Amino acid sequence: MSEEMRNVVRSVARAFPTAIISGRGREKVEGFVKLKELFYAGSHGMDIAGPRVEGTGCQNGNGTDAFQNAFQPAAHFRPLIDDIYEQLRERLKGIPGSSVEHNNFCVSAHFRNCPGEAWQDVVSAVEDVVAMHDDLRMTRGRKVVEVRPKVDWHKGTALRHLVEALGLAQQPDVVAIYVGDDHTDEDAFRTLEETQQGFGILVSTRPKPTRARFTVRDPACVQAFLSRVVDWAQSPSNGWHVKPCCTGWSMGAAAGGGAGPR
Ligand SMILES: O=P(O)(O)OC[C@H]1O[C@H](O[C@H]2O[C@H](CO)[C@@H](O)[C@H](O)[C@H]2O)[C@H](O)[C@@H](O)[C@@H]1O
Repeated sequence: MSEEMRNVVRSVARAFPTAIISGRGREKVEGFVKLKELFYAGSHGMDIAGPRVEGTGCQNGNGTDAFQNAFQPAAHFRPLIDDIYEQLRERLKGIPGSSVEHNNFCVSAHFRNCPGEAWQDVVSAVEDVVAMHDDLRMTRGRKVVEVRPKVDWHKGTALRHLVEALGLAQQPDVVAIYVGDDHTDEDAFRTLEETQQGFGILVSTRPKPTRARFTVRDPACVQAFLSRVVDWAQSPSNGWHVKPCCTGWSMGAAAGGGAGPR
């Protein structure tokens, strides 16, 4: 992540609750994004933790931070995932260019750097391992296959969980915006379309089927869009400001007046 992008995302996060939802392990994402103002959901949303900044978290009724400890709906799968990681490392060690990545509650087997004739060997090895476990499933990404727990949890459910936990689900004027470029982001686009709580923005240089409402070409366009969001948030005339309160984030009127809710 460029320093410019980091600064823009930080500014967005200071104005609105902001999360990064990724297939990678949460600590890995936190490690390269390096912003304590964000919510992070790793392992396709199966590992959610709140901002490390006082006053921006999600407060429960008793005043404690709902995300102080990570929310991990598939925590009981961790020993099995550790075992699958070891099995795949063993199975793939003879395939040149292959690599296995432990993403905490899922495992990725990459074949991006394998010769073309070895791609199917990687996929077959993962299929074999998954076939031995009724409670696991295999998903596909770009030159990567993943092993995930068979739980009804994905980037879309993680997004819905965040919106609800932040006390924003019942607020009719809240619009959630989800930006993503991966096919696993379609779960979040679809969720927003179905719940009508916001919309998705697909990042793609070419047209493709999507449940996102809008498309932008590349990360530079995302950065430009986020900058406009920050400008809008900082404008005294918009009448809308999001602020953390004792039960979570809520909409409130701008200090200078405006058309926002009272
Ligand atoms: O953050 P996400 O959009 O959910 O991406 C999750 C995957 O990210 C990583 O894979 C991606 O980068 C790899 C190169 O670093 C590339 O080979 C792969 O095609 C990309 O999908 C991560 O390595 C995967 O485990 C995650 O599932």
